[in-house]
Amino acid sequence: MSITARDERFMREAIGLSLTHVGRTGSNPSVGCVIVKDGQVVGRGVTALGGRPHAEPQALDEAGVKARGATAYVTLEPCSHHGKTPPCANAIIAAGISRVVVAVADPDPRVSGQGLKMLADADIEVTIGVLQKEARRAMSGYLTRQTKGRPQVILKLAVSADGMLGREGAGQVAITGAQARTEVHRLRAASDAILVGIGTALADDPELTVRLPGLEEASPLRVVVDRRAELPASSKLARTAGSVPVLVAVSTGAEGNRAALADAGVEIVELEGVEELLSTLAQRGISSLMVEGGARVASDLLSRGLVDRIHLYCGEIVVGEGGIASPITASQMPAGFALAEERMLGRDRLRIYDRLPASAWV
Ligand SMILES: NC(=O)C1=CN([C@@H]2O[C@H](COP(=O)(O)OP(=O)(O)OC[C@H]3O[C@@H](n4cnc5c(N)ncnc54)[C@H](OP(=O)(O)O)[C@@H]3O)[C@@H](O)[C@H]2O)C=CC1
Ligand SMILES: Nc1c(N[C@@H]2O[C@H](COP(=O)(O)O)[C@@H](O)[C@H]2O)[nH]c(=O)[nH]c1=O
Ligand SMILES: [Zn+2]
Repeated sequence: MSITARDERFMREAIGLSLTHVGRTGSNPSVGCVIVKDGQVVGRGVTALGGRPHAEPQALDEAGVKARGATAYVTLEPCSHHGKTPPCANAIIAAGISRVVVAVADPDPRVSGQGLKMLADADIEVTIGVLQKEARRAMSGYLTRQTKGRPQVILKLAVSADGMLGREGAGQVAITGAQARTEVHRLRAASDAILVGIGTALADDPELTVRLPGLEEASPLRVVVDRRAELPASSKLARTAGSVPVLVAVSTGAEGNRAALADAGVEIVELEGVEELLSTLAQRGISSLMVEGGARVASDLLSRGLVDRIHLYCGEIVVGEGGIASPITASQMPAGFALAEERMLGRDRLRIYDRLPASAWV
Protein backbone atom coordinates (compact mmCIF):
# COMPACT_ATOMS: atom_id res chain seq x y z
CA MET A 1 0.00 0.00 0.00
CA SER A 2 1.41 3.40 -0.83
CA ILE A 3 1.83 6.17 1.74
CA THR A 4 -1.30 8.30 2.08
CA ALA A 5 -2.13 11.65 3.68
CA ARG A 6 -3.93 9.60 6.34
CA ASP A 7 -0.68 7.74 7.11
CA GLU A 8 1.06 11.06 7.62
CA ARG A 9 -1.74 12.34 9.85
CA PHE A 10 -1.57 9.34 12.20
CA MET A 11 2.23 9.28 12.19
CA ARG A 12 2.18 12.96 13.13
CA GLU A 13 0.00 12.04 16.08
CA ALA A 14 2.46 9.29 17.08
CA ILE A 15 5.37 11.76 16.87
CA GLY A 16 3.41 14.23 19.02
CA LEU A 17 2.93 11.52 21.65
CA SER A 18 6.63 10.63 21.56
CA LEU A 19 7.59 14.26 22.24
CA THR A 20 5.80 14.23 25.60
CA HIS A 21 8.45 11.97 27.21
CA VAL A 22 11.67 13.09 25.48
CA GLY A 23 14.54 13.16 27.99
CA ARG A 24 12.59 11.18 30.55
CA THR A 25 12.93 7.61 29.30
CA GLY A 26 16.47 6.87 30.49
CA SER A 27 18.66 5.33 27.80
CA ASN A 28 15.58 4.33 25.84
CA PRO A 29 14.20 6.55 23.07
CA SER A 30 10.77 8.07 23.65
CA VAL A 31 8.65 6.30 21.01
CA GLY A 32 5.03 7.06 20.09
CA CYS A 33 2.48 4.49 18.87
CA VAL A 34 -1.07 4.93 17.58
CA ILE A 35 -3.40 2.04 16.65
CA VAL A 36 -6.02 2.86 14.03
CA LYS A 37 -9.10 0.80 13.13
CA ASP A 38 -11.57 1.93 10.45
CA GLY A 39 -10.11 5.42 10.47
CA GLN A 40 -10.47 5.80 14.27
CA VAL A 41 -7.67 5.88 16.85
CA VAL A 42 -8.35 2.95 19.23
CA GLY A 43 -5.06 2.91 21.17
CA ARG A 44 -2.23 5.27 22.04
CA GLY A 45 1.10 4.65 23.74
CA VAL A 46 4.34 6.45 24.53
CA THR A 47 7.44 4.87 26.08
CA ALA A 48 6.84 5.12 29.82
CA LEU A 49 8.87 7.44 32.08
CA GLY A 50 12.10 5.61 32.88
CA GLY A 51 11.93 3.70 29.56
CA ARG A 52 9.58 0.81 30.16
CA PRO A 53 7.06 -0.44 29.17
CA HIS A 54 7.66 0.40 25.52
CA ALA A 55 5.03 2.30 23.53
CA GLU A 56 3.47 -0.54 21.53
CA PRO A 57 2.21 -2.84 24.35
CA GLN A 58 0.54 0.15 26.00
CA ALA A 59 -1.23 1.14 22.78
CA LEU A 60 -2.21 -2.49 22.14
CA ASP A 61 -3.59 -2.81 25.68
CA GLU A 62 -5.77 0.22 25.16
CA ALA A 63 -6.98 -1.10 21.79
CA GLY A 64 -7.83 -4.55 23.21
CA VAL A 65 -9.72 -6.71 20.68
CA LYS A 66 -9.98 -3.75 18.31
CA ALA A 67 -6.29 -4.29 17.50
CA ARG A 68 -7.23 -7.27 15.30
CA GLY A 69 -6.99 -6.16 11.67
CA ALA A 70 -5.91 -2.64 12.70
CA THR A 71 -2.92 -0.53 11.57
CA ALA A 72 -0.18 0.40 14.04
CA TYR A 73 1.75 3.66 13.51
CA VAL A 74 5.09 3.59 15.36
CA THR A 75 7.81 6.27 15.28
CA LEU A 76 10.62 3.65 15.67
CA GLU A 77 10.93 0.11 14.34
CA PRO A 78 9.32 -2.22 16.92
CA CYS A 79 11.95 -4.08 18.93
CA SER A 80 12.80 -7.70 18.24
CA HIS A 81 15.03 -8.43 21.23
CA HIS A 82 14.33 -9.92 24.61
CA GLY A 83 15.66 -7.02 26.70
CA LYS A 84 14.07 -5.88 29.92
CA THR A 85 10.70 -6.44 28.21
CA PRO A 86 9.64 -9.02 25.57
CA PRO A 87 9.84 -8.01 21.87
CA CYS A 88 7.20 -5.49 20.77
CA ALA A 89 7.16 -7.16 17.33
CA ASN A 90 5.79 -10.33 19.01
CA ALA A 91 3.11 -8.34 20.84
CA ILE A 92 2.03 -6.75 17.54
CA ILE A 93 1.86 -10.13 15.83
CA ALA A 94 -0.05 -11.71 18.73
CA ALA A 95 -2.59 -8.88 18.75
CA GLY A 96 -3.48 -9.55 15.09
CA ILE A 97 -2.37 -6.17 13.68
CA SER A 98 -2.50 -6.36 9.89
CA ARG A 99 -0.35 -3.36 8.90
CA VAL A 100 2.52 -1.56 10.62
CA VAL A 101 3.69 1.90 9.54
CA VAL A 102 7.13 2.88 10.85
CA ALA A 103 8.92 6.23 10.60
CA VAL A 104 12.55 5.27 11.39
CA ALA A 105 14.47 1.95 11.45
CA ASP A 106 16.16 1.23 14.81
CA PRO A 107 19.99 1.44 14.70
CA ASP A 108 20.25 -0.54 17.97
CA PRO A 109 22.32 -3.55 16.83
CA ARG A 110 19.95 -5.86 18.77
CA VAL A 111 17.08 -4.72 16.53
CA SER A 112 18.41 -3.15 13.30
CA GLY A 113 15.94 -4.52 10.74
CA GLN A 114 15.07 -7.66 12.73
CA GLY A 115 11.85 -6.10 14.05
CA LEU A 116 10.67 -5.28 10.52
CA LYS A 117 11.62 -8.78 9.33
CA MET A 118 9.67 -10.47 12.13
CA LEU A 119 6.57 -8.50 11.15
CA ALA A 120 6.96 -9.21 7.44
CA ASP A 121 7.58 -12.92 8.14
CA ALA A 122 4.26 -12.96 9.99
CA ASP A 123 2.55 -11.64 6.82
CA ILE A 124 2.03 -8.17 8.26
CA GLU A 125 2.24 -5.41 5.69
CA VAL A 126 5.11 -3.08 6.65
CA THR A 127 5.54 0.51 5.42
CA ILE A 128 8.74 2.31 6.45
CA GLY A 129 9.84 5.95 6.20
CA VAL A 130 6.59 7.86 6.83
CA LEU A 131 7.50 11.34 8.21
CA GLN A 132 11.03 10.06 8.68
CA LYS A 133 12.57 13.53 8.86
CA GLU A 134 10.21 14.73 11.61
CA ALA A 135 10.57 11.50 13.59
CA ARG A 136 14.38 11.60 13.31
CA ARG A 137 14.31 15.10 14.76
CA ALA A 138 12.03 13.97 17.60
CA MET A 139 14.47 11.20 18.60
CA SER A 140 17.70 12.85 17.46
CA GLY A 141 19.35 12.30 20.85
CA TYR A 142 18.87 8.55 20.75
CA LEU A 143 19.93 8.34 17.09
CA THR A 144 23.08 10.40 17.75
CA ARG A 145 24.12 8.16 20.65
CA GLN A 146 23.48 4.96 18.70
CA THR A 147 25.27 6.08 15.54
CA LYS A 148 28.06 8.36 16.89
CA GLY A 149 28.75 6.91 20.34
CA ARG A 150 28.25 10.31 21.96
CA PRO A 151 25.21 12.30 23.13
CA GLN A 152 23.56 14.89 20.93
CA VAL A 153 25.02 18.23 22.07
CA ILE A 154 22.60 21.15 22.33
CA LEU A 155 24.27 24.47 23.05
CA LYS A 156 22.10 27.05 24.78
CA LEU A 157 23.31 30.65 24.97
CA ALA A 158 21.56 33.86 25.94
CA VAL A 159 23.05 36.80 24.02
CA SER A 160 22.50 40.51 24.67
CA ALA A 161 21.71 43.00 21.92
CA ASP A 162 25.44 43.85 21.79
CA GLY A 163 26.49 40.18 21.48
CA MET A 164 27.50 39.53 25.10
CA LEU A 165 26.90 36.56 27.41
CA GLY A 166 27.48 38.46 30.64
CA ARG A 167 29.85 40.90 32.31
CA GLU A 168 33.27 40.17 33.87
CA GLY A 169 32.94 39.81 37.64
CA ALA A 170 29.17 40.41 37.65
CA GLY A 171 27.96 36.81 38.15
CA GLN A 172 24.63 36.01 36.52
CA VAL A 173 23.45 38.87 34.31
CA ALA A 174 19.73 38.80 33.35
CA ILE A 175 19.87 38.81 29.57
CA THR A 176 16.43 37.33 28.92
CA GLY A 177 13.03 37.52 30.63
CA ALA A 178 10.77 35.11 32.48
CA GLN A 179 9.26 33.35 29.45
CA ALA A 180 12.68 32.55 28.03
CA ARG A 181 13.80 31.19 31.40
CA THR A 182 10.74 28.92 31.53
CA GLU A 183 11.67 27.61 28.08
CA VAL A 184 15.24 26.92 29.27
CA HIS A 185 13.84 24.87 32.15
CA ARG A 186 11.71 22.89 29.67
CA LEU A 187 14.80 22.19 27.62
CA ARG A 188 16.63 21.05 30.77
CA ALA A 189 13.76 18.65 31.53
CA ALA A 190 13.95 17.23 28.00
CA SER A 191 17.72 16.63 28.27
CA ASP A 192 19.53 13.68 29.86
CA ALA A 193 22.38 15.82 31.21
CA ILE A 194 23.44 19.49 31.50
CA LEU A 195 27.04 20.66 31.29
CA VAL A 196 28.82 23.89 32.27
CA GLY A 197 32.46 24.94 32.49
CA ILE A 198 34.08 25.67 35.85
CA GLY A 199 34.19 29.37 34.82
CA THR A 200 30.38 29.49 34.84
CA ALA A 201 30.10 27.37 37.98
CA LEU A 202 32.39 29.80 39.86
CA ALA A 203 31.00 33.05 38.41
CA ASP A 204 27.28 32.23 38.55
CA ASP A 205 26.92 29.51 41.23
CA PRO A 206 24.09 27.98 39.14
CA GLU A 207 21.85 25.15 40.40
CA LEU A 208 20.97 23.79 36.94
CA THR A 209 17.83 22.00 38.15
CA VAL A 210 14.34 22.06 36.64
CA ARG A 211 12.15 24.34 38.72
CA LEU A 212 8.84 24.18 36.86
CA PRO A 213 5.62 23.04 38.56
CA GLY A 214 5.07 19.34 37.81
CA LEU A 215 8.55 18.83 36.34
CA GLU A 216 10.60 18.99 39.57
CA GLU A 217 11.47 15.30 39.20
CA ALA A 218 12.79 15.82 35.67
CA SER A 219 16.14 17.42 36.61
CA PRO A 220 18.89 15.68 34.65
CA LEU A 221 22.46 14.79 35.63
CA ARG A 222 24.58 17.95 36.08
CA VAL A 223 28.14 17.90 34.74
CA VAL A 224 30.98 20.38 35.37
CA VAL A 225 34.21 20.35 33.34
CA ASP A 226 36.70 21.29 36.02
CA ARG A 227 40.26 20.09 35.36
CA ARG A 228 41.60 21.05 38.81
CA ALA A 229 38.52 20.12 40.90
CA GLU A 230 37.94 23.76 41.85
CA LEU A 231 34.17 23.52 42.35
CA PRO A 232 33.58 24.61 45.96
CA ALA A 233 31.82 22.16 48.25
CA SER A 234 29.73 25.19 49.30
CA SER A 235 28.41 25.73 45.73
CA LYS A 236 24.71 25.17 45.03
CA LEU A 237 25.66 22.31 42.73
CA ALA A 238 27.59 20.44 45.44
CA ARG A 239 25.04 21.24 48.15
CA THR A 240 22.20 19.74 46.10
CA ALA A 241 24.21 16.71 44.87
CA GLY A 242 22.36 14.43 47.28
CA SER A 243 19.05 15.01 45.52
CA VAL A 244 20.11 15.63 41.88
CA PRO A 245 23.38 13.96 40.81
CA VAL A 246 26.48 16.00 39.95
CA LEU A 247 29.48 14.68 38.01
CA VAL A 248 32.71 16.67 37.97
CA ALA A 249 35.16 15.80 35.17
CA VAL A 250 38.74 16.43 36.38
CA SER A 251 42.20 15.76 34.97
CA THR A 252 44.05 12.66 36.15
CA GLY A 253 45.50 13.18 39.60
CA ALA A 254 43.71 16.50 40.26
CA GLU A 255 43.27 17.13 43.99
CA GLY A 256 41.68 20.57 44.56
CA ASN A 257 38.40 20.23 46.46
CA ARG A 258 38.09 16.59 45.52
CA ALA A 259 37.72 15.12 49.01
CA ALA A 260 35.14 17.68 50.15
CA LEU A 261 33.19 17.26 46.91
CA ALA A 262 33.15 13.49 47.28
CA ASP A 263 31.89 13.94 50.86
CA ALA A 264 29.06 16.08 49.51
CA GLY A 265 28.03 13.21 47.21
CA VAL A 266 29.54 14.61 44.00
CA GLU A 267 30.90 11.99 41.60
CA ILE A 268 34.46 12.78 40.45
CA VAL A 269 35.62 11.23 37.20
CA GLU A 270 39.14 11.53 35.80
CA LEU A 271 38.99 12.16 32.07
CA GLU A 272 41.51 13.52 29.63
CA GLY A 273 39.32 15.53 27.29
CA VAL A 274 35.86 16.48 26.23
CA GLU A 275 35.63 13.67 23.67
CA GLU A 276 36.32 11.12 26.38
CA LEU A 277 33.71 12.78 28.57
CA LEU A 278 31.10 12.56 25.82
CA SER A 279 31.78 8.90 25.13
CA THR A 280 31.66 8.16 28.88
CA LEU A 281 28.27 9.85 29.09
CA ALA A 282 27.01 7.89 26.06
CA GLN A 283 28.14 4.62 27.64
CA ARG A 284 25.98 5.54 30.62
CA GLY A 285 22.98 5.85 28.31
CA ILE A 286 22.97 9.65 28.09
CA SER A 287 21.54 10.59 24.69
CA SER A 288 21.20 14.37 24.94
CA LEU A 289 23.52 16.86 26.60
CA MET A 290 22.50 20.48 27.03
CA VAL A 291 25.49 22.80 27.31
CA GLU A 292 24.68 25.96 29.26
CA GLY A 293 28.01 27.72 28.80
CA GLY A 294 30.12 29.52 29.32
CA ALA A 295 31.96 31.28 26.54
CA ARG A 296 35.11 29.13 26.55
CA VAL A 297 33.37 25.76 26.75
CA ALA A 298 30.99 26.83 23.95
CA SER A 299 33.90 27.90 21.71
CA ASP A 300 35.79 24.70 22.41
CA LEU A 301 32.86 22.44 21.53
CA LEU A 302 32.06 24.45 18.40
CA SER A 303 35.66 24.33 17.20
CA ARG A 304 35.71 20.54 17.64
CA GLY A 305 32.52 20.18 15.57
CA LEU A 306 30.73 18.65 18.55
CA VAL A 307 27.65 20.91 18.63
CA ASP A 308 24.55 19.48 16.93
CA ARG A 309 21.97 22.15 17.73
CA ILE A 310 22.10 25.73 19.04
CA HIS A 311 19.35 27.40 21.05
CA LEU A 312 20.19 31.11 20.85
CA TYR A 313 18.13 33.39 23.06
CA CYS A 314 18.47 36.96 21.89
CA GLY A 315 17.64 39.55 24.55
CA GLU A 316 17.09 43.29 24.24
CA ILE A 317 19.46 44.49 26.96
CA VAL A 318 22.84 46.03 26.22
CA VAL A 319 25.71 44.84 28.46
CA GLY A 320 28.27 47.39 27.32
CA GLU A 321 31.55 47.94 29.19
CA GLY A 322 33.25 44.77 30.53
CA GLY A 323 31.05 42.43 28.51
CA ILE A 324 31.99 38.77 27.86
CA ALA A 325 31.65 38.29 24.10
CA SER A 326 29.55 35.39 22.86
CA PRO A 327 31.34 33.10 20.40
CA ILE A 328 28.17 33.21 18.26
CA THR A 329 25.38 35.67 17.57
CA ALA A 330 22.45 35.59 15.13
CA SER A 331 24.54 37.57 12.64
CA GLN A 332 27.68 35.48 13.23
CA MET A 333 26.76 31.85 12.97
CA PRO A 334 29.45 29.29 12.27
CA ALA A 335 29.28 27.62 8.85
CA GLY A 336 27.20 24.47 8.67
CA PHE A 337 24.26 25.56 10.82
CA ALA A 338 20.81 26.35 9.45
CA LEU A 339 17.95 28.16 11.16
CA ALA A 340 15.30 25.52 11.95
CA GLU A 341 12.88 27.43 14.22
CA GLU A 342 12.33 30.97 15.40
CA ARG A 343 9.82 32.35 17.92
CA MET A 344 9.30 35.16 20.40
CA LEU A 345 9.26 34.47 24.13
CA GLY A 346 7.98 37.70 25.61
CA ARG A 347 10.42 40.33 24.34
CA ASP A 348 13.20 37.81 23.63
CA ARG A 349 13.70 35.94 20.38
CA LEU A 350 14.61 32.24 20.40
CA ARG A 351 16.41 30.98 17.32
CA ILE A 352 17.15 27.26 16.96
CA TYR A 353 19.86 26.19 14.51
CA ASP A 354 20.48 22.60 13.43
CA ARG A 355 23.82 21.40 12.18
CA LEU A 356 23.47 20.34 8.58
CA PRO A 357 24.76 16.91 7.59
CA ALA A 358 28.37 17.29 6.41
CA SER A 359 27.34 16.43 2.83
CA ALA A 360 25.09 19.50 2.70
CA TRP A 361 27.80 22.09 3.30
CA VAL A 362 31.26 20.81 2.36
N1 LIG B 1 24.47 34.16 28.70
C1 LIG B 1 24.63 32.86 28.80
O1 LIG B 1 23.93 32.08 28.17
C2 LIG B 1 25.68 32.35 29.71
C3 LIG B 1 26.62 33.19 30.24
N2 LIG B 1 27.60 32.68 31.04
C4 LIG B 1 28.62 33.60 31.53
O2 LIG B 1 29.87 33.18 31.02
C5 LIG B 1 30.88 33.48 31.97
C6 LIG B 1 31.78 32.27 32.14
O3 LIG B 1 32.38 31.96 30.91
P1 LIG B 1 33.87 31.43 30.86
O4 LIG B 1 34.67 32.23 31.80
O5 LIG B 1 34.26 31.36 29.45
O6 LIG B 1 33.77 30.01 31.55
P2 LIG B 1 33.33 28.54 31.11
O7 LIG B 1 32.11 28.19 31.88
O8 LIG B 1 33.32 28.37 29.64
O9 LIG B 1 34.52 27.70 31.74
C7 LIG B 1 35.76 27.78 31.15
C8 LIG B 1 36.76 27.02 31.97
O10 LIG B 1 36.41 25.65 32.01
C9 LIG B 1 37.60 24.87 31.98
N3 LIG B 1 37.45 23.81 30.96
C10 LIG B 1 37.49 22.51 31.19
N4 LIG B 1 37.33 21.83 30.06
C11 LIG B 1 37.19 22.73 29.09
C12 LIG B 1 37.01 22.64 27.70
N5 LIG B 1 36.90 21.47 27.07
N6 LIG B 1 36.89 23.78 27.00
C13 LIG B 1 36.96 24.99 27.61
N7 LIG B 1 37.15 25.12 28.92
C14 LIG B 1 37.26 24.00 29.66
C15 LIG B 1 38.74 25.81 31.64
O11 LIG B 1 39.50 25.93 32.79
P3 LIG B 1 41.09 25.76 32.71
O12 LIG B 1 41.51 26.12 31.33
O13 LIG B 1 41.53 26.69 33.76
O14 LIG B 1 41.34 24.35 33.01
C16 LIG B 1 38.10 27.13 31.34
O15 LIG B 1 38.77 28.20 31.91
C17 LIG B 1 30.20 33.88 33.24
O16 LIG B 1 30.33 35.25 33.41
C18 LIG B 1 28.76 33.53 33.01
O17 LIG B 1 27.90 34.44 33.66
C19 LIG B 1 27.68 31.36 31.33
C20 LIG B 1 26.75 30.49 30.84
C21 LIG B 1 25.68 30.90 29.97
N1 LIG C 1 11.44 2.72 23.45
C1 LIG C 1 11.04 1.74 22.61
C2 LIG C 1 11.97 0.88 21.96
N2 LIG C 1 13.31 1.02 22.17
C3 LIG C 1 14.25 -0.03 21.78
O1 LIG C 1 14.49 -0.89 22.89
C4 LIG C 1 15.85 -0.77 23.33
C5 LIG C 1 15.88 -0.81 24.85
O2 LIG C 1 15.38 -2.05 25.27
P1 LIG C 1 15.10 -2.37 26.81
O3 LIG C 1 16.34 -1.99 27.56
O4 LIG C 1 14.80 -3.81 26.84
O5 LIG C 1 13.90 -1.52 27.19
C6 LIG C 1 16.34 0.56 22.73
O6 LIG C 1 17.72 0.58 22.52
C7 LIG C 1 15.60 0.56 21.40
O7 LIG C 1 16.21 -0.35 20.50
N3 LIG C 1 11.51 -0.08 21.12
C8 LIG C 1 10.19 -0.28 20.94
O8 LIG C 1 9.81 -1.23 20.26
N4 LIG C 1 9.29 0.54 21.52
C9 LIG C 1 9.65 1.53 22.35
O9 LIG C 1 8.76 2.25 22.91
ZN1 LIG D 1 9.81 -2.73 22.25
